Amino acid sequence: MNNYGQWSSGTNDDQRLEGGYENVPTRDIHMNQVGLERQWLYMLQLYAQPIQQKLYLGYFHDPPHAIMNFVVRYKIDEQPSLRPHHDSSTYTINLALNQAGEDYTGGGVNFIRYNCSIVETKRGWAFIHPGKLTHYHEGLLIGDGIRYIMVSFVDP
Ligand SMILES: O=C(O)CCC(=O)C(=O)O
Ligand SMILES: [Fe+2]
Repeated sequence: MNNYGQWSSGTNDDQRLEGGYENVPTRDIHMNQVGLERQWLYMLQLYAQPIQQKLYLGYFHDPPHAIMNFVVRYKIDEQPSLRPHHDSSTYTINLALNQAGEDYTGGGVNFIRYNCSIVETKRGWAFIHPGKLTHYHEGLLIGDGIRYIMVSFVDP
């Protein structure tokens, strides 16, 4: 079993942090384009993996890795919304990079089957949702300003 197997068995943060992100192997992730590959994998292991293990039974052996990461920019005369779709991920992390109500109006994401919208997100806050099959969703129409989010498609 590698380091990550040990990390997933309930060790404390100090043990997990040993070596920090410098020890994280790089693979299957595109954050290297902005020089944040190890940091993002490390974040996934430290924060996303415990949530993943709690929410999605059976996904507990390997550290999570991202199959795709990207920033989405919503702007009324550029990309004002995003049509309904499934993500190609097992689960998706959606991270607000700026502040609803201050940097832009409108926007957010709507999970169509559940009639559930997540709006007025705070900068730095993130949520997780299943990518395939169940959580058909759309990016809601922006009003004024520019909305930035980071999206990470994760396959555990
Ligand atoms: O606007 C959002 O928060 C949703 C973005 C999204 O669904 C995607 O990029 O796949
Ligand atoms: Fe999506």
